[in-house]
Amino acid sequence: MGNVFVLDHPLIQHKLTYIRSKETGTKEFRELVDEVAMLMAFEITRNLPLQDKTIHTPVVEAQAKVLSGKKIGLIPILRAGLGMVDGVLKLIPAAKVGHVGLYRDPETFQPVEYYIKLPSDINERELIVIDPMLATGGSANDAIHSLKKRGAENIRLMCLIAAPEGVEMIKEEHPDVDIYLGALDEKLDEKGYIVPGLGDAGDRLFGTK
Ligand SMILES: O=P(O)(O)OC[C@H]1O[C@H](OP(=O)(O)OP(=O)(O)O)[C@H](O)[C@@H]1O
Ligand SMILES: O=c1cc[nH]c(=O)[nH]1
Ligand SMILES: [Mg+2]
Repeated sequence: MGNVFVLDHPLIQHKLTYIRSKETGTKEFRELVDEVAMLMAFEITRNLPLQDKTIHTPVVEAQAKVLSGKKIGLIPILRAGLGMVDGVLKLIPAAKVGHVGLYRDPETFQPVEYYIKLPSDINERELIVIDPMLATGGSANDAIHSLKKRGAENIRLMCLIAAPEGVEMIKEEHPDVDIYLGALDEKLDEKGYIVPGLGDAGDRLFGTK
């Protein structure tokens, strides 16, 4: 079964509080999402493999460590996932980025896929699917199925805020996928919004309604 990690670092929790607040405007919201994405990437990359490297310090020859060059792919779910990409790229600048365009039908809550463009070697990459919100789980579930259908084998999911319903769906449908969250909230309301949540992530990032 996939693991669920709630990254409760104080800096992440502090910034999430301001992301949630309805007093926070578009500019600050974007900046905070970018910062939290970077902090989450720091935690998510904790287990990246290292290899030995011989170097010369000004004093002696020494055995040191460098990243072993594992190939990584970031897969933001459009639109809202875009708000987290730059933050993650600050720590993993060589990652390739694929895009999955999905919106959730407001009546049925079913995901509708409208775009997909992926690196050609996704089967060799460790993929991180990125979306601020995991609500019913329909969008992330659909995106992960799309990636697997195209050969992806190694997938993790990273979200700012999740509802228990979304976590359950991913655990059931994709027991191989680890889930990294900034917070696990209480529930969904009748419109499928996460409670307490942050409202509509895409609208708050891009200033639409
Ligand atoms: O878990 P679910 O119930 O599927 O809901 C979560 C999805 O809803 C939001 O996207 P939205 O449909 O608002 O599209 P947008 O990013 O273009 O605003 C969010 O960014 C997720 O992709
Ligand atoms: O709370 C929610 C649920 C789905 N999508 C969002 O942007 N917010
Ligand atoms: Mg939206």
